[in-house]
Amino acid sequence: MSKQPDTTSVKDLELYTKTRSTLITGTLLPDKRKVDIWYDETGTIREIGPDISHAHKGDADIIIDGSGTLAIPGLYNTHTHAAMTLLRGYADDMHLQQWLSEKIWPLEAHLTGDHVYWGTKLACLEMIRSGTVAMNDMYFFMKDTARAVEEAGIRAVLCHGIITFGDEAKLEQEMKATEDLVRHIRSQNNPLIRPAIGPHAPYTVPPQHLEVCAEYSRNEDIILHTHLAETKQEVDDCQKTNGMSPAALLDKTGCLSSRTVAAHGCWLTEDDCRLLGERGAHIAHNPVSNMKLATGRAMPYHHLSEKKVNVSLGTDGCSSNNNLDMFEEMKTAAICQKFFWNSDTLLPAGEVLSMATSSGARALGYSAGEIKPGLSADICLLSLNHPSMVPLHNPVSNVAYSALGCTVQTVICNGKILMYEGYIPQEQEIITGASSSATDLLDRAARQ
Ligand SMILES: O=c1[nH]cnc2c1ncn2[C@@H]1O[C@H](CO)[C@@H](O)[C@H]1O
Ligand SMILES: [Zn+2]
Repeated sequence: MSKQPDTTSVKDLELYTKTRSTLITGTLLPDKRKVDIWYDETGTIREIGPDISHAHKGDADIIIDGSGTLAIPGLYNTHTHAAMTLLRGYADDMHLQQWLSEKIWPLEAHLTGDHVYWGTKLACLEMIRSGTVAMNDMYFFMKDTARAVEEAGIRAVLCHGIITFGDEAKLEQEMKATEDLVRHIRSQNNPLIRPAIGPHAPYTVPPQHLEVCAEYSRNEDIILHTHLAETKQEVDDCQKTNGMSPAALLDKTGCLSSRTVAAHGCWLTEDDCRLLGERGAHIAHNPVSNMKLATGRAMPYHHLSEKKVNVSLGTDGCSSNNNLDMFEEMKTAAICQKFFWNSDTLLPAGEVLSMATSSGARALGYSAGEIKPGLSADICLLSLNHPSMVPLHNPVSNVAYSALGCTVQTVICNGKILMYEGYIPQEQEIITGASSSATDLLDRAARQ
């Protein structure tokens, strides 16, 4: 029997429990077509069209009134350290290396699985609220991350951030953590959550250890998530020590392939871009983090797109951003490219929206990222009644340049409703739990 969600009091918790056959009526697509969208109980979009509701009203368990909304694909955050929400505002306005080694790493030494669980719960809440349905996450205590993600209902590629500084015992320990995570995630059988391997960066993991990571990624057929060419110092040091650029070093150690998602790429040369293109590697662009940490150069989008490199978008962690709003990230990406490369036509609105959706899904290997029959129903409904969406000369322009996360009203991931008309179950509990967890982390650090 068809069920109309209770739009006045959002107490209908049954809505949020699982994927059910759903009909969204009268929503607008970015190309301004007014359509109904029908997806089945597996979360696969079956039909999109004007007025298909007559044909499918009987098939749908849930009907969502989409009038007054714009439907866009759910957003993909392809580089983050989710639990760093707990470090939001803890250390700002610093030089990157100093920020990491003097403030962030010392505090992270006190992290427990419980902190990571609550930090990730908060991150997922913030992401869902702002229309994000998937993340590519690198951090510690990743089994706790997996538990938080599973509860939130989003997609995630998860890796343990490997930092060895050349220490063999440390490598053994980090590989064990990785293997343990891979085994754990596979045993959970959640098709939305996948394991990856995460050598942190060429400056924290030396070439012989990068080789071990590359081999593991190849053997297990999993994503290799890393940081690449973020600062000039990293590139200069790499040239001095290894006689080649960090991208060339990744390639030499077998780390560059179509399974690679490398964050930043600010200081990539044209040759590096060509190499990435040849290997089919993906770059996750994080303009807010790059500008805040003054990396000094914007990722060369023009060279990357010319060399056919897939570029997706990410926020990075909340201590270098300091939020997880992908709308803010889209706008920043589009304007940062124009400003830095002095080109007013570079990275137009449509491309930045694809970067945040289909390119992200491609980088992470999910068959989603577009609202299209046969693909997973990862859908955000934005309110057209928000000032930033009025007037609607060009919906794509509004999404890229004027909307913020707060225009998102309803979020669906793999057919499951995660937020309905602004309501997310247990939101207050998550906020309370995460803020006491952040206090506990700082208390522990102060006691030492
Ligand atoms: O912008 C960044 N550059 C380099 N490392 C970072 C950045 N943001 C966070 N981390 C660090 O990466 C590790 C992930 O496991 C963490 O230590 C986190 O603090
Ligand atoms: Zn990062």
